[in-house]
Amino acid sequence: MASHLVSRMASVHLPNFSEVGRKIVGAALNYKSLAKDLKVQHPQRPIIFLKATSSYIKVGQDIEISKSDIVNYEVELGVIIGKKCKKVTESNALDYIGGYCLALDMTNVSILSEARKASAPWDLGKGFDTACPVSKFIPKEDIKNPDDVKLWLKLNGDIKQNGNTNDMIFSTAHLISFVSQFMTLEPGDLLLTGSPSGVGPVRPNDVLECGLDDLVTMKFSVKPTD
Ligand SMILES: O=C([O-])CC(=O)C(=O)O
Ligand SMILES: [Mg+2]
Repeated sequence: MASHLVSRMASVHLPNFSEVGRKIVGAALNYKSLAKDLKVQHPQRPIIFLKATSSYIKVGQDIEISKSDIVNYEVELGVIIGKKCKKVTESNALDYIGGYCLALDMTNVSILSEARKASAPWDLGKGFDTACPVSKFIPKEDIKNPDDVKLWLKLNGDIKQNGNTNDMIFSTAHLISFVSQFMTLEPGDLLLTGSPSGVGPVRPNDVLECGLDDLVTMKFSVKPTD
């Protein structure tokens, strides 16, 4: 990747990417531990969804939920695409990574479970405002192997998720290659790689804290919209 791009990306915070309309692409049910928790079979191929870029928030902003909705936290490794990526092979896929972030794939379960039952789109369950809290940008060089990083989440100080990306069903390279067969990935796009076991609901005034190896931690509060 051109060095000017690396320095440009390192100097910006992820939410800026939403201003230029970059995509947020999510992988669902990508952890063996979560599939076991939910008693579901491993997917045969990645399950992919899009999240609206207007859902980005950064540290200092709050996650907003309605008191009447069930909204789950999901801690995830975020992969930030560094260069245009179309129909790449799995063996070349990691070359297209520009960096990483820690992300929360906040999910409105009330809406998503209705959508699943009706075979309807997931957009509102995944892409509501404040549904994508992100950390600062993590340079690519800081993560030697994206398929072996620890990630954890505490809810009001209690540990709820404690996983490692080595538990993913489809590797980071596989996800990038798979998505790029259908959809061109572009610099600044964010790929959410799925969440390990322990996902669960938040309530107004809860505090979520999460971390990725010894690279970054972040904290978000949950506020009611009503
Ligand atoms: O919310 C879901 O149902 C699935 C999902 O994003 C994940 O496994 O990370
Ligand atoms: Mg997720």
